[in-house]
Amino acid sequence: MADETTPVRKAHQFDTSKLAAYLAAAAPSVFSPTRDTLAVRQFKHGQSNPSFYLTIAPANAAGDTRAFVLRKKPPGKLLPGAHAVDREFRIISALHAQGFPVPTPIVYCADPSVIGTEFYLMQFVKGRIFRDPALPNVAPAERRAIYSAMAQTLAQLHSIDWRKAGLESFGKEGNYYERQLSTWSRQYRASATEHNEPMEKLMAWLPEHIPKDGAVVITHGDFRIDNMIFHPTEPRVLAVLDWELSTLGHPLSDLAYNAMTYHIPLGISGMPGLDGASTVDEDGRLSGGIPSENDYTRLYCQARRAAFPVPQWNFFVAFAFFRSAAILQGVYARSLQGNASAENAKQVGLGVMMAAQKGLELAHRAPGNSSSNSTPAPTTPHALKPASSSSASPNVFGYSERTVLLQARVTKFMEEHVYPRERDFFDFLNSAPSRWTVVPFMEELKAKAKREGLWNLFLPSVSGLTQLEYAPLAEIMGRSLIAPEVFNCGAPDTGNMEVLHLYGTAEQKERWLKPLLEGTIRSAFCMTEPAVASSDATNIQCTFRRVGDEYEITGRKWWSSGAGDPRCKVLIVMGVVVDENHKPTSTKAHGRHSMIIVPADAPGFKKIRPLTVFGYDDAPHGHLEVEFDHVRVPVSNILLGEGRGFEIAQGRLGPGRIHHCMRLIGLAERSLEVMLERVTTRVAFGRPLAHQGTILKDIADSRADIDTARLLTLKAAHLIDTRGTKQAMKEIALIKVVAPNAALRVIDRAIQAHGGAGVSQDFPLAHAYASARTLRIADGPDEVHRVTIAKSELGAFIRAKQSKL
Ligand SMILES: Cc1cc2nc3c(=O)[nH]c(=O)nc-3n(C[C@H](O)[C@H](O)[C@H](O)COP(=O)(O)OP(=O)(O)OC[C@H]3O[C@@H](n4cnc5c(N)ncnc54)[C@H](O)[C@@H]3O)c2cc1C
Repeated sequence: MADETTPVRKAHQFDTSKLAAYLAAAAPSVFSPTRDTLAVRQFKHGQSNPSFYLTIAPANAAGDTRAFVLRKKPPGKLLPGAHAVDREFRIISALHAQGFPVPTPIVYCADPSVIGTEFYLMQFVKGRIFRDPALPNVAPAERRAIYSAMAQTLAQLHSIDWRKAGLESFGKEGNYYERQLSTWSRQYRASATEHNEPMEKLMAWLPEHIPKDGAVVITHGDFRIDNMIFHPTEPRVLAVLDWELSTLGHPLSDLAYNAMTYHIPLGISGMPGLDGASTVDEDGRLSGGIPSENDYTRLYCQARRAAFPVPQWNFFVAFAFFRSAAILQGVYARSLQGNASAENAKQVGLGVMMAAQKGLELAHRAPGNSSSNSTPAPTTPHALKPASSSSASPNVFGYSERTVLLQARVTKFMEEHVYPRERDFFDFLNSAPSRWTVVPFMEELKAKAKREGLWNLFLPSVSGLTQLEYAPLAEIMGRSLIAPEVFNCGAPDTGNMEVLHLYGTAEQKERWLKPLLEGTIRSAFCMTEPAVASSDATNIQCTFRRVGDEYEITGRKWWSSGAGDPRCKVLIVMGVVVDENHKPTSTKAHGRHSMIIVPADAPGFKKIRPLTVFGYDDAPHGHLEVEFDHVRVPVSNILLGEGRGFEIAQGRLGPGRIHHCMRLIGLAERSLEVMLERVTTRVAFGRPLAHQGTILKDIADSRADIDTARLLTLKAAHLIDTRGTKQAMKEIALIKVVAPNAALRVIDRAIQAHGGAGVSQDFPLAHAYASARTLRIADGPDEVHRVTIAKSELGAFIRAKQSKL
């Protein structure tokens, strides 16, 4: 017990001799001053009503020490109706009489003169309390049994005839959700500190969707696994604790509140959840024995003989999140006024946002959704296994809770919607009359990702995420070649949106940025030219000649990624502004070039041919050779101004390169997983490949490669966030060299471990390799970035040397 209790905190101390005297009179069988001694400690885990651990031992050491729990109101001025320990004692007494597992009630004292406030005493129940719903130190078989016992216990509570139990006046009957909505909306508004859009939407949605069913049962109000004491060795509930919020209400309010845990990500401190542990086996159980949400609600419904699947299940869980958000908002507002640490207050504030967002997500799912829809079994039509959430960028640096939450949500989305469609995507294109066509289900997936708020996460001004926060999300998206588009986070659109966002006029933004952000059009970026070494962009020759209030664009480009997509409606083109004699208007190497917006339907724009990368055409987006044959656009299409092309290129490429690198790390991580699967199941020379020393070395080297690349990439992201892109140029160049090379080594080892299969179309490794290989060239070849790194090192060295002279 020592680790659960602490000496009584100063603010909660009371006169134990007065307590002893009271108990001697009111509960003589429990305490006798001539026979016993009394010791008091306080429980660390504070519910809002402070709880104390009482041990009563025979003074002469003959006989057993008995343990009790005392619950009292907190000291100080309290809100009327709050901390009603008399209600707690009443409900525990009534339930105990019905044989429901609660601690045996001993005595209730209404007299505040004894220990300062009302209190009650109950027996201490010895057993296990699980603080983490993932049950980390429990065997898988027992985990299921524990969840089953929890569902049975809740069903037992809800099956009690509350009238017979003498609880008619314990709460109001009927209209439970109407009343709750009105109370919590009022409380929320009274404590709101800022506008919370998801909460507003949720508050508008819930009253419109209240289910007709008006069942009334005894509700616990805070039914969570850590409010239960389980038998020390058996999966059996010995007691349900903390009845402070109990009342008469709707049975599904408790079940849905309990099921919120399935929607809260794993690993959030203070709010542990199960989301992200959602690898479901063929029986619909989460890996590790814990039943899925669907399975768990079924266990409850079976025990209550209630309808399953639960109609309008999402309403109930959405409401539970709404209520939690409203409660947390109150705590948040108080923590801002009080002396809670800034970090604590921030965490609670994030909790409000997360709860509201989760609630809204559930509300947005199709009306009438049942729990059977909430955790579909994954399908793995591709040769690759779905992502293991454990391999997502590990939280070594303490990512923000928002990032952790988004990591879990993006991973879940990938597992449920993206990996299962990868093969369909390529099959569709292989059998379509033209490969330059839209894959229809991509638009559905995009709409789904948008609805779930997993959209445009790359753009800080839209998502509110820093580069460091976005980096681990890009990594997850990078695991699949088709994923970035689904989340509207794919190149070259991301870079082009950055450019329009940073440098576009209001009109340019309205016409092009808006539909790009909406995902209704796509774009291309045209810098590289076949005729010149474009790694040195000062060589770019395409010309922009001013003719009246238009520019005439003439030039040939290639590797214009995305230009093959029928949805590509706009191109950002780099060129040199020339006068009527076709002479550059500026002679400055880095001041001659400009960028201009060209609509893809402008007369004179021609698609010459798609290029292939090791035979892959990357349809339907492609990498095209294109021609601008005296294309005319209005002068207002120039971006930022004549001669400012390099300025724009720098602004565009910094974050873009980080995103490429993070996606590559995801691709490498997934390739390593594929390799691990292969080498543990394929036998050569009498033993699995994994037993060969060279394979072990390859695995170790791959892990080292991935982790090194990730750490450097996160460092670059952090520097962009804290010092700006310009100050992070060396680190950006560094990762642009390290990440593609590391990913290539990892993919190459995975290919080698697969033998012939590795280079075939049966595994995605060959395609992954081809894709990663281009990133040693695209966005600047390795050599150019090495020059940047080396010059920076030399510069720093020389400056340091000079400063010592
Ligand atoms: C799949 C793919 C997609 C692409 N997408 C786009 C796109 O959307 N838009 C776009 O504009 N471009 C795109 N590119 C083009 C890419 O950015 C260029 O290929 C790259 O910048 C190199 O230019 P280059 O091909 O003209 O090579 P060159 O400039 O001819 O260079 C050839 C080689 O010379 C070497 N080299 C160059 N400079 C140095 C140096 N200082 N020291 C030592 N060696 C050096 C390097 O090994 C380099 O690879 C893409 C390329 C690929 C492969």
